[in-house]
Amino acid sequence: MQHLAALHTSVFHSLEEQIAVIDLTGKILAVNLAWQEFGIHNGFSPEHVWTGCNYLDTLSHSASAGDRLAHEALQGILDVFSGKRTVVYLEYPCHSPDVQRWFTMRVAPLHGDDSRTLFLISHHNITQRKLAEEQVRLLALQDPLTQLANRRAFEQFLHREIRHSTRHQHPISLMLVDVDYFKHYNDALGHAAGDQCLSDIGRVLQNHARRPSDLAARIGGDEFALILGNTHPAIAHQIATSILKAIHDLQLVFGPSEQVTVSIGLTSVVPQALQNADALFRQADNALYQAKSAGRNRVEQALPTPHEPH
Ligand SMILES: Nc1nc2c(ncn2[C@@H]2O[C@H](COP(=O)(O)OP(=O)(O)OP(=O)(O)O)[C@@H](O)[C@H]2O)c(=O)[nH]1
Repeated sequence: MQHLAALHTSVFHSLEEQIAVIDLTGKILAVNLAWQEFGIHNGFSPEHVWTGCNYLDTLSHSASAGDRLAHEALQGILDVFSGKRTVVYLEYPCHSPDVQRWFTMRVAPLHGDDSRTLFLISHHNITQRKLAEEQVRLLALQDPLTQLANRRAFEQFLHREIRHSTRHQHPISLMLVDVDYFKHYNDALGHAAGDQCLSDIGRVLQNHARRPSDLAARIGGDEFALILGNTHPAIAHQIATSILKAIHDLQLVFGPSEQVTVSIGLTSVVPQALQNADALFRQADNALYQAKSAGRNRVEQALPTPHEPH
């Protein structure tokens, strides 16, 4: 029997989770080694005595100082105490200055305690899972060839920037950039060289998306877009001209005289309440069509309507 109790103690202290047992008043009755070690890493002295401290008081203190997660944790524990919920999980970030970390807190009655006066608090490090989820989320929004935003990310960003520009009555500019005669490039040099060309063009666009309100995206095979938040038409036109020149300077030559160029359709508006992304996109697409029809390797800017900035 003695032997089994010692074994349970060893297991308790060997667990990776940080575990504390508390009573109905919130008083800590026991903590395992992982709990103590986590305390030391977070500023508590190695001599700090956890047993006897009141976990609820600590949470209440943080909650009244405005810590939303402490408030949620406190509420969760009280719900388990009252039997309103049998178990509570709370996911929370706990970043240190140099490492990102996330944890789950679990609160449940202590197994075998029929009087329901003892409860188990456990904290489990879920950083690896969170980082993997973040990676998946990023991949779902990124074009694998150019590493630019993909069409889905472009649409999300455009909706958000339009809302922002509507609220602040700022002009937003949208540029559609389409490679000229790209089929000829592929036919002349092969698909792999074509991929490299798209990747080089993507880099040029990325270099022109300099502010948090800008986004460069690949939205189709050889079609790119640049969203420029809070950007007047004249500035957007300068940026488009600079892109045209930078792509020319790449000197991507195919055949004896042909060189990769792009056509750019540009529009700028101060969005009104009913302005939507589709309308803005259509304007830029019409301007792109004009640029293609007028001979390619040029910028065409959509004509301003009465609501648009001059
Ligand atoms: N290498 C490569 N080629 C692609 C990719 N996606 C689309 N393409 C090619 O891009 C070409 C686009 O051709 P079109 O839409 O006909 O246009 P274009 O030849 O660029 O002519 P204009 O746009 O009218 O100047 C097609 O030949 C596609 O096969 C890709 O990921 N890699």
